Amino acid sequence: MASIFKTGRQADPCTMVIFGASGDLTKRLLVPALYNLKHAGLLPEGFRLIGIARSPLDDETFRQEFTKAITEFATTDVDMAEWEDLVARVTYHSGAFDDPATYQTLADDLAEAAGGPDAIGNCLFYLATAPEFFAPIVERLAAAGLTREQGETWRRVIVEKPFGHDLVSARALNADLLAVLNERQIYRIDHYLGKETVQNIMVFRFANGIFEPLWNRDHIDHVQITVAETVGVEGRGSFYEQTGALRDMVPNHLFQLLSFIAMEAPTSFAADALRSEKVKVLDSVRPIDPASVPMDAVRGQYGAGVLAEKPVWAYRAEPRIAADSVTETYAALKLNIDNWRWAGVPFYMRTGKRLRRRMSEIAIQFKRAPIAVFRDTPVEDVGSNLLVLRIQPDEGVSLQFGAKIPGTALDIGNVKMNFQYQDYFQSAPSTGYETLIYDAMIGDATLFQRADNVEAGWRVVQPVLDVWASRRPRDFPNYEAGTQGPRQADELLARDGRVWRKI
Ligand SMILES: NC(=O)C1=CN([C@@H]2O[C@H](COP(=O)(O)OP(=O)(O)OC[C@H]3O[C@@H](n4cnc5c(N)ncnc54)[C@H](OP(=O)(O)O)[C@@H]3O)[C@@H](O)[C@H]2O)C=CC1
Ligand SMILES: O=C1O[C@H](COP(=O)(O)O)[C@@H](O)[C@H](O)[C@H]1O
Repeated sequence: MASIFKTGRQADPCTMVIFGASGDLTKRLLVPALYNLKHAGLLPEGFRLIGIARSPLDDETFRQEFTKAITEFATTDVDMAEWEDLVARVTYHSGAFDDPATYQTLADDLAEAAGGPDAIGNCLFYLATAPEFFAPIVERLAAAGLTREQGETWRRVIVEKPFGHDLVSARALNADLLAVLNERQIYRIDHYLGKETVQNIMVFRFANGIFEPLWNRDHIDHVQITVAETVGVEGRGSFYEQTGALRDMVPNHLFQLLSFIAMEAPTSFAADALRSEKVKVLDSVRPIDPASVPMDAVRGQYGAGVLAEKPVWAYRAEPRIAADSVTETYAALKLNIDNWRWAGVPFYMRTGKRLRRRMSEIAIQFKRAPIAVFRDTPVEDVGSNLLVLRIQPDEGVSLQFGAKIPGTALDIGNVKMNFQYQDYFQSAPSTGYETLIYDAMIGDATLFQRADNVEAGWRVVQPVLDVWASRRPRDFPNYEAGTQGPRQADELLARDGRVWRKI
C-alpha cells in the first residue's frame, strides 16, 4: 500500500501534461522540481511532458522558455547534459482551455506518446491554471475520454490551490471533479505538505517515545502556530484582493500544521489512514460562534513601514490594489479542539505579510511545574518548558527548560537544547514540489488533500469569513510593515494572560 515514507523507486512510465505551462507557477516551481527529480533519478523511463497554454509558441521556442526558467529558478547547479535530456522530452501545444480542439490534439499526442494511434499510457494532468479553469478542464478531459483508466493504466489530476473560495464553492468544485473522476484520481495540492519540516512533525511525534505521553491537555498549556512572511503581494494584487490572508493561508497551510500537531497516531502512514486522522482534528474544532468572532479572530492590513532597513509601501499602494481596500493581509485565530486529548488547550494561530521577519514555527508551551519546592528560596518563577518546531527558514527543533544559574544563590535561567537540520543532514535545496509530483506519479496520495479534508478546513473558517464580510474594518491599515502585526492580535492572547512569541 502506498505510504508517505517510500523507497525512492522510479515511477511507472508516464506523460505529464501541464495546463498553464507558460505561467509563473510552471516556470518558478514546476520546472526546477522536474529537473531535481530528473537529477535524483526519479523520473520514469520514457517520461514525456506536454505543455498547454494560449501563447502561440512552437516546441523549440517553448523549450527555450523552459531553459530560461531553469537558468533563473534552479535550486541547485544544473548538469546541462541531464537538462538537455529532460528538455528534449518536452513538447508544447498552443490552445485555449475551452476549445474542444485542444483536447483532440492532446488525445492524439498522448496516444503517440504511448506508442501508436490506439495506445493508452499513464498520464498525470497538472492544473497549473487559475481556479476557474479546474472544473472545465477536467470536464473536457473526461468528455474526450482522457480520464478513463484501463487495466493497470492510470490517469491522475493534480489540482492547484486555491481549492474553492469558501465552503460552498469548495463543495461545488469537489462535486464537479467527482462527477467525472474517482477520488483516487484527484491530487489536491498543498505545498506545505511537500516541506520536509512539516513531514518531520509526524516523525518527531510518533518515532520518539518521550514526547507522546506529554502531548495532551494534562501537560500542554497552549500551542502557537505562526507563519510570518516578509513578502507583500508580489505582483499578485488582483488575486490577493479577492482572497486575503485568511483564505490564502489558514484553511490550507496553517491547518496542515494544526492537523499534524493535534492528530492521533494513524494506524499506518497509508494515505487514507493518515488523512482520516487529520480530518478528525478539524471536525473536532469547536465551531466558531459568529458572536465571538470579534474576540477570537483578528484581521489586519499593513501600512507603509520599514523592512530590512528599506521603506516599503502600504498594501493599499501596491499595484492592482484598491486605494480603500479592506482585504486583510494578516489573520489570527484562537481555536479550541473539543476532544479528549485537547479539551481546554487553546490553539492560537497567526499569519501575515510584511511582518518583521520570515518565520514559520509551532510552539508548544508546557504547563509550569509547581513552585512549591522553591517556596523558601529567592526563586519567584520556575519558568516553563517550551518546545518549538521550526518549519522555515531556520529549520530545526528546540526545547527550553530551566537550569540553575551557577553561583551561591539559587536562581533559575531558561536554557535551550537546539537541533538544526543543517548540522545533521545535507539535503539539496528543493522547491517542495518534487515530493508531491513524484508521489502523484507513484500513486501515493498521502500528502494530498482528500475532499473531506478540504471541506473540513473551510467549515472551520466559514463563520469568520461571513462575519468579516459583513463588517467593514474601520481601522485599516492597522499595522506597520516590518512589525509584529496588529495590536489587536496581542490583545487576543493578553485576554487569556498569554503573549505571542516574538517574530
Ligand atoms: N505562481 C505561484 O507561485 C503559485 C501559483 N499557485 C496556483 O497555480 C495556479 C497558476 O498560477 P500562475 O502560474 O501564477 O498563473 P499565471 O497567470 O502565471 O499562468 C496562467 C497560465 O494559464 C494559461 N491560460 C490562462 N487562460 C487560458 C486559457 N483560456 N486557455 C489556455 N491557457 C490559458 C496562461 O497561458 P498564456 O499566458 O500563454 O495565455 C498561463 O500559462 C493558480 O491556481 C495559482 O493559485 C499556487 C501556488 C504558488
Ligand atoms: O500558498 C501560498 O503560500 C505562500 C507562502 O508559502 P511559503 O512556502 O513561502 O511559506 C504565500 O506567500 C502565498 O501568498 C500563498 O498563496
